[in-house]
Amino acid sequence: MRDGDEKSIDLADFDVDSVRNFSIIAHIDHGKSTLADRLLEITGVISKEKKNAQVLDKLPVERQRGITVKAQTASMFYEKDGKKYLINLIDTPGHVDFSYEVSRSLAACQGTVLLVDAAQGIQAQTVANFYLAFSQGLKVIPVLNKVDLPGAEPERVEKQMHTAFEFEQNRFLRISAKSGSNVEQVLEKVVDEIPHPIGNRDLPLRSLLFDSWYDTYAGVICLISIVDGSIKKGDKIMSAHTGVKYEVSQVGIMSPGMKKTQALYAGQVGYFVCNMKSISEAYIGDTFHLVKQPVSPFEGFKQPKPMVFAGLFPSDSNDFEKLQDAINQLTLNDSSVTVNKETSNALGQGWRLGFLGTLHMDVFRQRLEEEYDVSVIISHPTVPYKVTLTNGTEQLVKSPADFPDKVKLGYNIEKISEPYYYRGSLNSHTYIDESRVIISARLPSSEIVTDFYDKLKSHSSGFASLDYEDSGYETADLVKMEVLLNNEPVDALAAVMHRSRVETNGRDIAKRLKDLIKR
Ligand SMILES: Nc1nc2c(ncn2[C@@H]2O[C@H](COP(=O)(O)OP(=O)(O)OP(=O)(O)O)[C@@H](O)[C@H]2O)c(=O)[nH]1
Repeated sequence: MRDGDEKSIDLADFDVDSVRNFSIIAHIDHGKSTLADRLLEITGVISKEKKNAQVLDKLPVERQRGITVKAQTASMFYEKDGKKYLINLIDTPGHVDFSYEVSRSLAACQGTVLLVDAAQGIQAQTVANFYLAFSQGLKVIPVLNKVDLPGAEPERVEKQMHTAFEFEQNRFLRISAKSGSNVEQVLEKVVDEIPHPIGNRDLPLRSLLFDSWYDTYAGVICLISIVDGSIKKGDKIMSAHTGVKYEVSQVGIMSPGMKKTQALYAGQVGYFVCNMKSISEAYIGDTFHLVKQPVSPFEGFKQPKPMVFAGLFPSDSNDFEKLQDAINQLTLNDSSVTVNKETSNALGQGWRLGFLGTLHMDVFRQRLEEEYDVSVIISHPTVPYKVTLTNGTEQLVKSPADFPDKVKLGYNIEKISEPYYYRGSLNSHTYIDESRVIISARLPSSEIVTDFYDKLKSHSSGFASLDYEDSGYETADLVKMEVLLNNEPVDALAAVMHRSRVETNGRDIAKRLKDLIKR
């Protein structure tokens, strides 16, 4: 053992050609976490006794809702034809609100397993995730899951996959992640079909930071993919983005918890701990290199933009401090949430928070209430509107309270625009079999953050699924609707909306308030 640390694992024998880095992508509920558990069992990372424990999904809210919020990574060792492999599984979340996590995780992979429920067939996130992986040049292995279900129609789903993505038919792996049947073949395919990473451990360290989180005991943990060179305890490293220097105090792999290794080498994926104080210093997409040997940095990732804003207030104003602490704690591990103070005449002191989508918002609220035991009031979500004034200035309106007041400003509003979402090519529809169609359209995102998803689900009896991405801004006839109680405007009830909606929404609120408030 090189550094005298008896417990640390030696990965020196795993050269690039014996490493595979892959992820599993799937529509929500198609069985990604179940398959991950089976793979970890086969390779002995977790024991079979903890059946269905879904070790990679860690947050209580994830267990409850059966969704993955934070991507987790696990390394396993697997032997095939007498050769030992180090296989790194990079878990990705399934829901659209977290698609930025999918693309960052894919950057550390050379291939991916596209898992499709053999009863449900292709769904919106199957398509979205396939194109994410495909556009990053990754090898995609299609796998049909849940073939044990009585409603499974593997032939039909294979046909869909062939029509939608041009996969060759009759070559699909058919598995049951639940029973474990054919699951080992997934590992074999990963080894045989996914290309090994390309890199050279004799070059200076060039590593990509693709995830980070805060651990109460160890501090900031950075997950990295080593492209060239190696990293070990004691190395003096530097962030290409900030120029800040650090000293590495520990390196290792996630398997499934943190396991120290003597070093990490080119092609491998693992973590390092250093004297980084706050997670805000860990920029996803940043390049880390040795202080003395600068390298050309990676291109980096797009910073996720919040698309939904809501006011958050303590139900009991005495809880303000407690809630502030809870928000600080939660945002420590989720830098995609934006936080600004906000005061409401009805609800008192609070915050205006920005989220990636409404599920992201719900998960955040639920974690506040469950993990920190504070009860909160969250206002109706709004999207960021752009207001251009006649004096040329442009303003991003994240709250009805910020909506410019024509009279008070003394100058006019030139135009107001709202963000749009779309998916795929604009306004098209493609049939992938006689009963399934992909419809692409451009919609104002304000429609999607309200009840579009619920309506889509109920009109299609649960069969339709939805995915979206940012599609820029469009001018619209938007106004702020204020609600007056005893001739006084109540800020908590104000909302920005299309002019055509004011009458219906206004009457609706008035009708509900009539029953709620005493004369
Ligand atoms: N019958 C059957 N059920 C399965 C199989 N694989 C997974 N399931 C079930 O399908 C449900 C969803 O599985 P998960 O593994 O949580 O799905 P997921 O894709 O990880 O979900 P997200 O993390 O939310 O994206 C669970 O109830 C599983 O027990 C299978 O092969 N057969």
